[in-house]
Amino acid sequence: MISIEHVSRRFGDGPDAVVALDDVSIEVPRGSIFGVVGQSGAGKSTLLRTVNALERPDSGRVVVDGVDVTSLRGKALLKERHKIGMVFQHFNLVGNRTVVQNVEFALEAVGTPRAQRRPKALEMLELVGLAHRADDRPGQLSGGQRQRVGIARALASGPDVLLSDEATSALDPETTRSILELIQRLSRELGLTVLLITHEMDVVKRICDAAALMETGRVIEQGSLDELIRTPGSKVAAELFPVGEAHYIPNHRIIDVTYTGLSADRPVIAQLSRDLGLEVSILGAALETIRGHQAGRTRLAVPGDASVALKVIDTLTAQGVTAWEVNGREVTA
Ligand SMILES: Nc1ncnc2c1ncn2[C@@H]1O[C@H](COP(=O)(O)OP(=O)(O)OP(=O)(O)O)[C@@H](O)[C@H]1O
Repeated sequence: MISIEHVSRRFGDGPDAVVALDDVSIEVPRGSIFGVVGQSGAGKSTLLRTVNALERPDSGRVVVDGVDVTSLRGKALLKERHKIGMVFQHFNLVGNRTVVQNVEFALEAVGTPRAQRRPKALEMLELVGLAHRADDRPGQLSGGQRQRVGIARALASGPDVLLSDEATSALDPETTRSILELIQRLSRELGLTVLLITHEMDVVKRICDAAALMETGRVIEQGSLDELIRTPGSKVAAELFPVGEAHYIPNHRIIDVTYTGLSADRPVIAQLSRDLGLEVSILGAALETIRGHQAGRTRLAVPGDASVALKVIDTLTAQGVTAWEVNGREVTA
């Protein structure tokens, strides 16, 4: 488990100071995958570096599997770092060494006896499906294969926690999918706790159990994906389900309806029109498979006033879906 508790970090002083982390608290349960998203400069990398103690917070602390990493120094810190694997966007492999030697380096760093290094490194490569390329050099591999080596190296010391810094950002969509599937499989098989930072919502959608959105050093939203999807006004949900702008339509109310799990298969909108005798217009809809389950959002316009909107929301809620009114934005021609 990773527990980030009220962590703040500022760079510089005076008017030029940058608050990279501002009272950030995040909890990642053991064995789960947590995604941190946000624009460039939001503080994501600083947060990740704080978790493996490459960066020290000005205040707050980070506890990894019961150990306060922020208070560690010297040998104790090095030892703790071995329990934290790290995967990088640009793989960070040594070009003039073979694939297996790259993994062996990680084992050497944690003091694995020489005789045990090669068999262990090959075992790691087997885990990521690359044992047959052990004697190639990284330059002979595709980007996806290089990242598999990066993952094998990160896992060589037997960590409980894997930190991923934009691990798929340099990869094409198909390779991204296979790397995400690998991370997910390893998390399940090895009980790894994964904290990943990304600017791609697709990554969150595919493998994360929960996510946080950061803006200028602060966490402005966080929760399980299900919670976020059902939260009115959630920016994460809006990016996962792009249904467009909520434009104001005279004499209509705009309502967002969110479906998760079983409700995604039911014709709730058709039933709504029938039950209330309303001419419901669909302004936008997005359906996604989130962690293997269908989920979706539909933006509706219903004719009438606030009392009609309430009735619609009540009717939808009674059917087990989440619905709320959206304030329409007036469109001027
Ligand atoms: N060592 C440093 N010295 C000064 N400022 C820093 C340092 N590291 C980060 N910052 C600043 O802190 C803020 C957060 O940076 P950080 O790299 O954590 O953001 P990020 O969300 O990871 O962005 P990106 O996606 O571009 O990597 C930025 O304004 C950055 O310029």
